[in-house]
Formats: sequence, structure tokens, C-alpha cells
Amino acid sequence: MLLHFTKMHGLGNDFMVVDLVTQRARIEAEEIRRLADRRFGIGFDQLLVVEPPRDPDMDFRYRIYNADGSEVENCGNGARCFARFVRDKRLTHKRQIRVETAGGPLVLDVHDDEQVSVDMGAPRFAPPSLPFEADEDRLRHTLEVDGETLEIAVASMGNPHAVIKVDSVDQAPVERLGPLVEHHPRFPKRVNVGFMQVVSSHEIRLRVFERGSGETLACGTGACAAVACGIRQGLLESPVTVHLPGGSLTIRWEGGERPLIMTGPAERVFDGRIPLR
Ligand SMILES: N[C@@H](CCC[C@H](N)C(=O)O)C(=O)O
Repeated sequence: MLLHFTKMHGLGNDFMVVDLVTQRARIEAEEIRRLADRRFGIGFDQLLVVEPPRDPDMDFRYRIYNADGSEVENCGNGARCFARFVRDKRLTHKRQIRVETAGGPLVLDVHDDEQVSVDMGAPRFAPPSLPFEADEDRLRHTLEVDGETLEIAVASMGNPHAVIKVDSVDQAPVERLGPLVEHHPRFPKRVNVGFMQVVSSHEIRLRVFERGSGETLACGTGACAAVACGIRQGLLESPVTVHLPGGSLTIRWEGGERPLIMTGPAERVFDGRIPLR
């Protein structure tokens, strides 16, 4: 069969987006890895799938798969592209769209200038919420990696994040430490690893080594996790501009159980059709 898809990106974090409301298909993990390949396939960091909701209070079910074929709980840049996609494809005319994800519900707001804000819910810091093996909830934990002791903060945005504060993201050992922290045995479901440079109380630079996809040009949930950890530690104040290699996001968080609000762009690149095996 020929599968219709749209290639999109949010600040260079790129996606294949598939409508399974009007098409029928089963896309297995091996097929996702083939499609994600940048030489033999379409090439993307995540596959985003639009499905009918299971909960009648929701507009859609939003499913997310990493380039390695694993299904994950949340994707922030993907959420903005999801909102743009369902409107462009006339699956809805709503400007406020409610979606269910494996990590919980999200509310997506499309603005007049086509920027999208996402209510990402409240961050969770308790180690079992990632999960992360630690005796207690702390602002910072130590992690032994390859003979080095790292200081990390942890947060769940539905999906798990470790945040490492660095002096400069340009010199940060993202390629070396990223995979080691991602697969560290204290993170039984693996983890996304953010390297955060604090520029001022309202501005950070961030690089993220994503679980299941490697370093990406931007990570929305990673930006939210870094800002949440920074505010919790008293290093940052809302709103925070997050500069990622692919561009910038604005993150607002008033603390506690209040939700993080992420605002940024969502771009369509092209539409295509590809045979499934
Ligand atoms: N690119 C993302 C996050 C995608 C999922 C992540 N790699 C995971 O495994 O949790 C974003 O923009 O949030």
C-alpha cells in the first residue's frame, strides 16, 4: 500500500506525520527504522501518528515513535506540528485542540501568526515518575558515568529527562556523555539528556541528546524540563527563552502544579507517498 505522509519540523526537530484517521495502516518498529533512515528512507527524528481519540473529551490520539522504532510518551515540537497538520488536512477547524498521549493529555493552541502554544502539563521531579533509581527527590543528584561524577537534575514531562548544567553548550561533550547517560542503568526506561548553559535568569542555551534518536536540533520536552529544573533550583525565572541549535522557544512556568506553556513554530516541508513493506 501507499502511505500518505507529510514531512514537518519544529526548529529542525523533524517528523514524518501520518493521518490514521482517514487511512488504515500498521507501521511496525522495523518499518519505522527503515523510514527514519536519512539515506534509505524519508529521514526523521520522530514519526507522529494522528489517530481517533479513545476518550470522547479529546479531539485526537497523538502517538509518537522515535527513529529507533520505540513508542514514547510525549514530544513537544511534535505537538506543535501535530496541531498545524490536523488543521492543514482539515481534520479539525478548531484553534484549541485537545489530544491524548501516552504521557497524559495536552492542549494545543494555534495563534493567528501560526505559532503554536502547548499546555505541557506540570513537570514531575520525583524519581519514580521518570523512572530514575534514587532514594529521594533532590534538586540535583550525582551520577557515576565512565569514571566521572556528574551532577544532574531530573524531570518528567510525561517522558524522562536528565539535565546537566554546563559552562558552554559549544564545548559540552554531548556525543560522548549523551549515549552513556541515556543507557545508564539507573534509568530503566532510558532518558533524554539535556546540556543547559544559563545565559541569564530569562535565557538559556540547550543541546539535547534524545533517547532513541540521538542529538536533535531542538527538543520541546527537553526545553520544558531544563526550564523547570532551572526554575526549581532558583537559576531561572519565567518566562525563559531557550536557544536550541535549530532556533528558539519560549517557556513559561509559574511553578508548582501549574502547567508549563511552550510556544514556538511548526513548519510543513512537503507531502509525499511511500510504499509500506
Ligand atoms: N523531540 C521531542 C521528544 C521526542 C521523544 C524523546 N526522544 C523520548 O524518547 O522521550 C520533543 O520535542 O519533545
